[in-house]
Amino acid sequence: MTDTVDDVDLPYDEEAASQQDKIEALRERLDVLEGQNEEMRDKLLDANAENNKYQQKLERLTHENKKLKQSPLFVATVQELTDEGVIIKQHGNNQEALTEVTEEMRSELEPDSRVAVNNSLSVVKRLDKETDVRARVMQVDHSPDVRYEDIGGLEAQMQEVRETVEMPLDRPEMFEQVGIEPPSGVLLHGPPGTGKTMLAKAVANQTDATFIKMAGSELVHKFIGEGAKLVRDLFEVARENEPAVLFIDEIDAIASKRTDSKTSGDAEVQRTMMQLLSEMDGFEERGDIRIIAATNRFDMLDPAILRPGRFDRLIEVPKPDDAGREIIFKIHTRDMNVADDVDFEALAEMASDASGADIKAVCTEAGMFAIRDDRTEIYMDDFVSAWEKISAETTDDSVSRAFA
Ligand SMILES: Nc1ncnc2c1ncn2[C@@H]1O[C@H](COP(=O)(O)OP(=O)(O)OP(=O)(O)O)[C@@H](O)[C@H]1O
Repeated sequence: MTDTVDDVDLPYDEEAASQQDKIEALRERLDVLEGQNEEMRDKLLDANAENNKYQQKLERLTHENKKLKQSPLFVATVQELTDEGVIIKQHGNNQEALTEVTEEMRSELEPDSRVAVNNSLSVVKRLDKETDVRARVMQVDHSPDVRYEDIGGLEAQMQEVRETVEMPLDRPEMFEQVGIEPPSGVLLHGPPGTGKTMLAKAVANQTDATFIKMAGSELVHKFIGEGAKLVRDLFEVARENEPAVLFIDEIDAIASKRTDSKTSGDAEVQRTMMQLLSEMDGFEERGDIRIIAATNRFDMLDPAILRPGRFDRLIEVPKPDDAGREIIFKIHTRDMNVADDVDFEALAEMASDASGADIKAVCTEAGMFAIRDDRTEIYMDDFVSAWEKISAETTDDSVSRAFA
């Protein structure tokens, strides 16, 4: 607390001291105060310097923390909990390491726990059980509900898929008798939402095969070190569920042209792709499993994946033409209460450049317009308004993507 002038004890006797004594005493007091002031200023400077040091340390740690959060994590398995720390074995390279963990983390771990570790092999978190990961990234559908009649405008593609996937599953003896190997893998390529997944599901449905789907991006972007193992798991699940159609969506995520960068992420993608190729090369033991892959980025694919014996049947799945769009409109309005004034040919012409998925969205939105208007019948105007809405949204979307 600062003293005010009134509170200050005077360093002399007001009544007895001479003027000279008073001046002397005040000067002495001033000297003392100046000394104290100097001392306080030094302390303040020291404190400021200390504060700066802590501030810098804080910034460094914040930066470090951010970097740790951004850098990829590796997957490892706990081998043993010892007094010195935890012994972990990294997936992918199988290297063992001893790492220290906090008491709190230690209490969560036990031998065989799967953990995520950072670049310096510190355990960042405990992961779910492997089976949970499998379930999250693989979609296993024993009876997919898509039929060929549900797909519009892709007659030629459907024919080719049937020949290459359905025939070897349904009549393998034909291939044996003729003496040729059925195509190993089929690659569907084309813009998003054009029916690639539908084709794969329909062929699985037709052949009573289990439909197993996995997205390439899930294989490599979750935790580094898992990709190759997930590919092995994927084929194992397929073998357990024969006959099976294995659908690998977004294959470009694991089979892009090689880049020169040598980051651990790239090495992981390479490992995952090599595993996929080696599973495909062991085709004879594959049995009743057909592989269909899909991509929107055909231009990005590594030619290694397209070599004979791998994805050697390429099927382009383009956006539908006028006639295709008309059929798709009819398919998606099959169960809708559509008014007589709805002209499908005109709708197909209006929705030029729409994909099958866009058309599906227009039909649902047209139904919503009717509901908002408290009607159960859908008019031509509802479809027109729906198209305007959906096409504006898709344009906004592509504009924001282009500027992202
Ligand atoms: N040719 C089509 N005929 C009928 N409906 C279609 C067609 N194409 C797409 N659709 C509709 O769009 C939805 C999405 O299609 P699908 O998932 O097959 O597209 P995709 O080509 O696999 O897309 P992506 O590349 O984005 O995975 C389907 O469930 C269906 O409702």
